[in-house]
Amino acid sequence: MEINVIKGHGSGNDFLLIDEMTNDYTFTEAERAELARLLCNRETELGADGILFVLKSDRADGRMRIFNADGSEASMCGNGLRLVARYLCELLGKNEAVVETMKADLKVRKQAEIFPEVHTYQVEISPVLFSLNALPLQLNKPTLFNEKIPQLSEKLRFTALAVPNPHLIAIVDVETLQTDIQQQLSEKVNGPNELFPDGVNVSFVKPLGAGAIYVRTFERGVGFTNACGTAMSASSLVTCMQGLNEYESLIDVYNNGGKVQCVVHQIGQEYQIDLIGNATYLYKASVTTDLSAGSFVVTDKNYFAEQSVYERLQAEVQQFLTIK
Ligand SMILES: N[C@@H](CCC[C@H](N)C(=O)O)C(=O)O
Repeated sequence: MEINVIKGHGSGNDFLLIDEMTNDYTFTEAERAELARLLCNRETELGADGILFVLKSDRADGRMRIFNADGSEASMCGNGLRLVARYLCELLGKNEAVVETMKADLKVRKQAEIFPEVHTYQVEISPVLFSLNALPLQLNKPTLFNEKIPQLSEKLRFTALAVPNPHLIAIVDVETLQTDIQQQLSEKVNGPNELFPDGVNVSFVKPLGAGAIYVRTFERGVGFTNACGTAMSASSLVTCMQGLNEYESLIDVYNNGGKVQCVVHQIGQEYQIDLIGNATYLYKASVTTDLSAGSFVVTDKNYFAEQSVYERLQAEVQQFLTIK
């Protein structure tokens, strides 16, 4: 099978984008999962945190499906949605669009550049659900706000929410970030366990002063990634709920792959988050796959020049984080 892919990233969270809208691919469900496991493998020439499949939609400008590197499908992906937003806007000659995702149709739009010459997009993150059934998290209570889960830690306090993919968030200090507790508890809740039967994305959040936080995420289906867009959005909301940041204000969210900005909106009893950040292309490639043999060959690869500009932003961010 011959497939064209675009490799790109949002805050270093990298994806292979496959266009099923204008190409005549006829993947089965099993093939999409298999492609994710095969092409995302870091031991190969491609490697990525996941695959973004872009499809036709009956009711929106396009549809996004996100498969994690382990072949599991997730309901949402914030960093990936920025790449899909760019792809669709450029394909359709628009500055804004609506993208159908598994659980919601989301507004996306081209934004003023977050850093000179860095393609920047804003995407809507919603719905936000606090019911533990939405994750699911099996505790004998309806919600979890800044509370302990003794099975995971005697010390840390967690908030659980779905945006709509599942997130478990703890606000921590530098000392906690330097331990391996995040890895240990993330592996526990993403293996066979009674609390999170479907696994969960686990984020540790360090406040960096007014309007700024640092977020590190262990992603379900992947492991530690440079950044997770839905996690940074959910973390921004949790810091607003705890009075550490303000609603309707820009929050700078630093991560190991760069920086994004979030604005948390409170609309009555509901929440919605704007996630603003880069949508950077690395290269276009043509790939010949043999799924039955579990192998592929990259037959053509053409690099975009824009990553070198992004690396300047990343260097500034790393410098800022060293000072903090
Ligand atoms: N990296 C993504 C989230 C991808 C899905 C996640 N691993 C899950 O299984 O829920 C993002 O930027 O939001």
